[in-house]
Amino acid sequence: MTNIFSHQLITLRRRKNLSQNDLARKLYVSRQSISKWENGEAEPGIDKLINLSEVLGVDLDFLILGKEKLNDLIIKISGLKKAFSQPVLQGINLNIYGKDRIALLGSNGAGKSTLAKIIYGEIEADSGHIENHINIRNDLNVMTQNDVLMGDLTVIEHVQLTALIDKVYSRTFIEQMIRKFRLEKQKNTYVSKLSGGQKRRLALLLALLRESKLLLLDEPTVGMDLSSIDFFWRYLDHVGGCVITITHDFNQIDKYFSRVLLLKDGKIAQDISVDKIHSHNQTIEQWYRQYNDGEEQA
Ligand SMILES: Nc1ncnc2c1ncn2[C@@H]1O[C@H](COP(=O)(O)OP(=O)(O)OP(=O)(O)O)[C@@H](O)[C@H]1O
Repeated sequence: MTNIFSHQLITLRRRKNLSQNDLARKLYVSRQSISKWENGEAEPGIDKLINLSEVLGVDLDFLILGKEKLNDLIIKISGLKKAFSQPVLQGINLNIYGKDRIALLGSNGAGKSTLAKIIYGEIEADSGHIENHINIRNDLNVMTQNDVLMGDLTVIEHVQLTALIDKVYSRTFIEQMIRKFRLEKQKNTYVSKLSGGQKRRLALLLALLRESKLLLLDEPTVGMDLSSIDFFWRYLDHVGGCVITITHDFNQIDKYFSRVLLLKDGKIAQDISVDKIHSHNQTIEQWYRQYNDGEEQA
């Protein structure tokens, strides 16, 4: 149990904005005990586990095993249509589950960003229905293609502001994230002065500050150098919940996704598990070239 429990404890404590001391006080234990539980050096007894689940507001199962009906349906999309001057989405039907790692593929202009924008509520569909089983405001994190960064803040100010808005403010956590995303040297640089790749890294950092049940990433690695791209995919592997990534970066996605969707002619033309693609001895890129036949390759 130790690894999952330790991870859950750290995550849930942060989500509640509690320090180790705060939690220790609530449970009538020492801060060192909390630290040992979080480091996997000791485990609490059953009475403390029950107290913990009450204080953290989660089921015992979820606290110990990390199982929160994770594979439940989180979004059901039916008959979704959207046109601008031309039809773009022409009847999207799609079920999204809590543990999915989805690569959303398709040619330029296929409508991937449009579908993402409808899911996170930036634009409305013309018709069709979206059944949300998550709270789009609290449980959805987005990193969009457009630069939504505020150029007249410094990197650290931007992270602090977003952490405050997301209610995950902690000085140590912010420093840690800036270090992890290799933006230490740029900490006091104005965002407007960052390079394109550094801006992408900052945008990703901001999207990952708070936990989410659904993380939507629209071409996250565009403009990143190779080491940032490596870092990005590895980091993504440790993010909890469902992740939907729009990407043309085929180099690494075989390792990090469980499901691939191909958007073509306004519909989900293919919906397949990565295991199935691999069982045919294909990479996702080979599969994509086969099924997106004749279309412009990205
Ligand atoms: N706000 C808008 N007004 C008019 N047309 C739009 C708008 N947004 C998107 N479109 C059009 O809808 C189509 C789909 O665009 P979308 O950005 O969803 O494609 P995409 O699959 O994300 O493409 P890419 O891979 O190039 O990012 C395109 O033809 C685009 O020009």
